[in-house]
Amino acid sequence: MTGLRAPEATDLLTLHRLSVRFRLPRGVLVRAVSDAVLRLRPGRVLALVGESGCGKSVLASALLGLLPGNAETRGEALLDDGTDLLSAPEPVLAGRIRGRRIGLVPQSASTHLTPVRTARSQLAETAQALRGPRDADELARHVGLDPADLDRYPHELSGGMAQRVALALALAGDPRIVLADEPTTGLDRPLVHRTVDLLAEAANDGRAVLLITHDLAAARRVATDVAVMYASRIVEAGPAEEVLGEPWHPYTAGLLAALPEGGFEPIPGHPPSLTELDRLEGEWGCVYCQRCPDQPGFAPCTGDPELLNRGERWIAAHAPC
Ligand SMILES: Nc1ncnc2c1ncn2[C@@H]1O[C@H](COP(=O)(O)OP(=O)(O)OP(=O)(O)O)[C@@H](O)[C@H]1O
Ligand code: NI
Repeated sequence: MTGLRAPEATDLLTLHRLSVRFRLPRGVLVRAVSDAVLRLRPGRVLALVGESGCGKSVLASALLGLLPGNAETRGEALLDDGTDLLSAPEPVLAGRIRGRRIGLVPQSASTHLTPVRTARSQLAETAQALRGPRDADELARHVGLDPADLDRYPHELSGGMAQRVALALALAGDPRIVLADEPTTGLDRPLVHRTVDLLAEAANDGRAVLLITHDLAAARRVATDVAVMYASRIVEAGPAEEVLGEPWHPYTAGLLAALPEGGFEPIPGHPPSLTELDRLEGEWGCVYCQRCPDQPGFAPCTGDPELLNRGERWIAAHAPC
């Protein structure tokens, strides 16, 4: 990697064309993340949305240095101090980054906790190991949990309590950045709301939150910004209200149409295999082309360069279908 570029003053994390691919036997390559550009900023919740298998979790793993050995990365993921998460050595990631600069809220709070120990002992141990500024009781109060509930074992916690403990664990090292990868999977609607509201509160405290989800309703509730991912690419990004209110990309429009209020109209077809993307982009110019409805009003189909980048909003460049 060449010299570090100075990130913008307000960005806590800046992705410059982050790409991840996996090398499989017999020369097969899986393109899981292609040229991702994102900025995480204090006080903001960025929702990364897209169908299963499009590369969201791989992107998060790359930021935490948790990719498997067959992964190859390109691009940069720069913290505000110039550290590139893609090239930082493991001792730096383990000692300074994970938990301390970047906290992770796991997918399933209850299975993340050790069943044979109380929430208090796990939280206290983590807070101590990370040398965070708050003790277990303070962390509990910080996430709206009665400290007395910390004396429960994981199976004695309600779903809502377990989520709060998981967030308290993620915040134990006082990270400025919080990554939450599908933190609401399998939860009922009220608990989904409570969980994402906690993430919004973490952002209100000045943290930057990346919320990975396929739940567009949850994203709409708390996200200040949205990035839409399809077949390894971020196809559209910008302020949540604008992207979800008036999508530019037909894929975003398709996702919204699949919501109950959009009429439950699923997008026909399936995303392409991630081993086929080079060929498809070569042939079609755009990996969404095969599923794209014939709607010439959409920006990517007209190839209108005016729409490619306007203020905070942008859409991936496409060849006209
Ligand atoms: N070690 C690996 N080797 C090869 N391919 C992998 C590896 N890890 C992940 N992949 C592939 O990368 C792609 C992206 O996976 P990822 O888990 O990021 O999807 P996702 O968007 O998080 O989906 P979901 O919403 O289901 O969690 C998938 O096709 C997956 O099979
Ligand atoms: Ni995932």
